[in-house]
Amino acid sequence: MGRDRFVRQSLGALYSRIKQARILMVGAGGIGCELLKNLVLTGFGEIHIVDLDTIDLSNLNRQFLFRQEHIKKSKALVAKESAAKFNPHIKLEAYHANIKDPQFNIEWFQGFKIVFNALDNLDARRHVNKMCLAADVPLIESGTTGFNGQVQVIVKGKTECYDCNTKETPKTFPVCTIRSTPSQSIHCIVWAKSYLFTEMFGTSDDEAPEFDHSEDTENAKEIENLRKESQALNSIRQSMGSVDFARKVFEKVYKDDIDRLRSMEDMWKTRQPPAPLNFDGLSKAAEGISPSIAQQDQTTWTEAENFAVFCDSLKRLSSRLQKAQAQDAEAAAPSVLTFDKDDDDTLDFVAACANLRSIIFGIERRSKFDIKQMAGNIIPAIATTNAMTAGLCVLQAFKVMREDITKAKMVFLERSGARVINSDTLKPPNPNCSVCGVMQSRLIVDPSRATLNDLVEDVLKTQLGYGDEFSINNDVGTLYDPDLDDNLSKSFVDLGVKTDSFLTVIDDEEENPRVNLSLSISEKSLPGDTKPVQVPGKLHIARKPKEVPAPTANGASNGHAEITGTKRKRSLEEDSQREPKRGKIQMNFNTDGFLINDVVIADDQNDGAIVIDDD
Ligand SMILES: Nc1ncnc2c1ncn2[C@@H]1O[C@H](COP(=O)(O)OP(=O)(O)OP(=O)(O)O)[C@@H](O)[C@H]1O
Ligand SMILES: [Zn+2]
Repeated sequence: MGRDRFVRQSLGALYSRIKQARILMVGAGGIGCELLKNLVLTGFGEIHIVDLDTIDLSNLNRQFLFRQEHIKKSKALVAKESAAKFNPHIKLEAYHANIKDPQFNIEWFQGFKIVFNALDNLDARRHVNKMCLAADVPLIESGTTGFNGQVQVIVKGKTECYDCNTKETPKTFPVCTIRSTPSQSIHCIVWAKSYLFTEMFGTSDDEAPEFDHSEDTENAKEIENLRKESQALNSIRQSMGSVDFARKVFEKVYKDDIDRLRSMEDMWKTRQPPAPLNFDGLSKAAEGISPSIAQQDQTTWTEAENFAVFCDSLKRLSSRLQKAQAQDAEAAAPSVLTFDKDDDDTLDFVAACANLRSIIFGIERRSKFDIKQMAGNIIPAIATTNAMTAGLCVLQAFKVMREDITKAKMVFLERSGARVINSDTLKPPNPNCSVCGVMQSRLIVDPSRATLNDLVEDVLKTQLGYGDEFSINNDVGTLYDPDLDDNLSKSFVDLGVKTDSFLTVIDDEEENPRVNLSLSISEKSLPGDTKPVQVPGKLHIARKPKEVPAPTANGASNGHAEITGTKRKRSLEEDSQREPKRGKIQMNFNTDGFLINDVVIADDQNDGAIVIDDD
């Protein structure tokens, strides 16, 4: 019996297409490990895996392709080796690299039938989205947070892309809340991590991403005071390693700064004023407390215990930084330390410092374990969510492989609602999306002679009919607009515009402007009697839509029409009354939304395919 008998039976005619498909998986972490196993067992013929990271101890609980002996090895390479054992007939290729590297250019992306994203950050997701749109390759995008998961199918020109909707940005806090008026543990944790730790051991950083400066103008005087405080702290840093270093730091941030804050009576009319701490008193109270208390990460340390961990971790970090700096006499920039939730020295310092500050402001103290979650922005990664999400990715890929995109869905995994798996119809592209609401083309450039003027005059104005009002932009900024013509005589090489980078042309005509034009650069030496900058083929650039319809009340965001009408979601009762159909898999859920059993009835008619009903 062949190892693929059941897969063949399940997939019917689709199986041979899957066997021939060459696919790409980006990210071999939580979702990636599960997904790779599914892809290999499904029988996808050739799978390429890209991941930039190495295996960490904390990955092992859920990234089951990795074992203890693989720690510090490349995720992509180990994932390939482990998964190859599941199905030796599959061709696997692994790259220990960043997907943003230039080797992974548009032509390389064009070599794949489908791309799967199993990433953990916005930046890489956006990049792959853009590359798949440029290469016109379908993308299955996925992500999980805790018990929630999501799978989105993205097909150029047919569905929304990853960037059609604005994404939530990480939470920020007004500087004054963090530095002067904290009211929650998270405020003290952000203070310890992004202010005190960086001032002491990192690059002094008023621009930490957690800080929101939008209210600065209202509090100009206080902001000025805070700057002075930072400068004073910085001069204390110069005495790092001295006997009284801990006292100096402590008295600065837990006594002097607090006394100053306390003296601003207006601030405390409606709030409890902060109470400074006493170094000598705490030194006495902490006598006999072993620094090993820091290993008790599930208990909430007492005030004296926090003090002991503060002194000990300050010593550990100081000696690390001084050792590093002693070695970098020749280096351009002095060594610094950065916070890492998995680095105990940095975490101990942040946990103790945050708790001492909480005590001052009458805020609840937290265990080191809790602080690790909050400081690392960690939402626990749950293996089951990853596994289910990876399964849903493959089910959606079948629809893409059948070239029946109208059946593909946006699928959600949720724990709070009555149903664990919910789906929504895919929406068509947002015409105003700055990524896919654009015309895409290649721009062939002869680097030996092409100038920006060649693009402006020969291609945009003469060939494509642009008027005078347009701009040319890249990642760095604007290269040309009617008021910025200094670059016209410069070559593409001088402007740093290289193969596989992008230029965006924005039409600024008031009347009926064209959609943005995204040009991906390909360098090529062109015959001397031809133009040095060319667009291949004929381009018809559409005009921008006139009006954006307002979002509708039923939640169809961006005012998009849907590819097909939205289906009303079936209620749980309706579901429970449905008979399991022959040849279908039906999942039954209890009222808490947990899967209680699944019924599989095999039907060998119709080329032996079992249709998986995930409507
Ligand atoms: N630009 C990129 N190029 C290639 N791989 C990337 C890129 N950005 C992220 N990744 C990979 O995507 C994977 C995402 O997996 P996951 O979300 O499980 O994160 P993790 O780092 O393994 O775990 P955790 O963040 O929970 O410690 C990681 O293995 C990461 O290395
Ligand atoms: Zn888009």
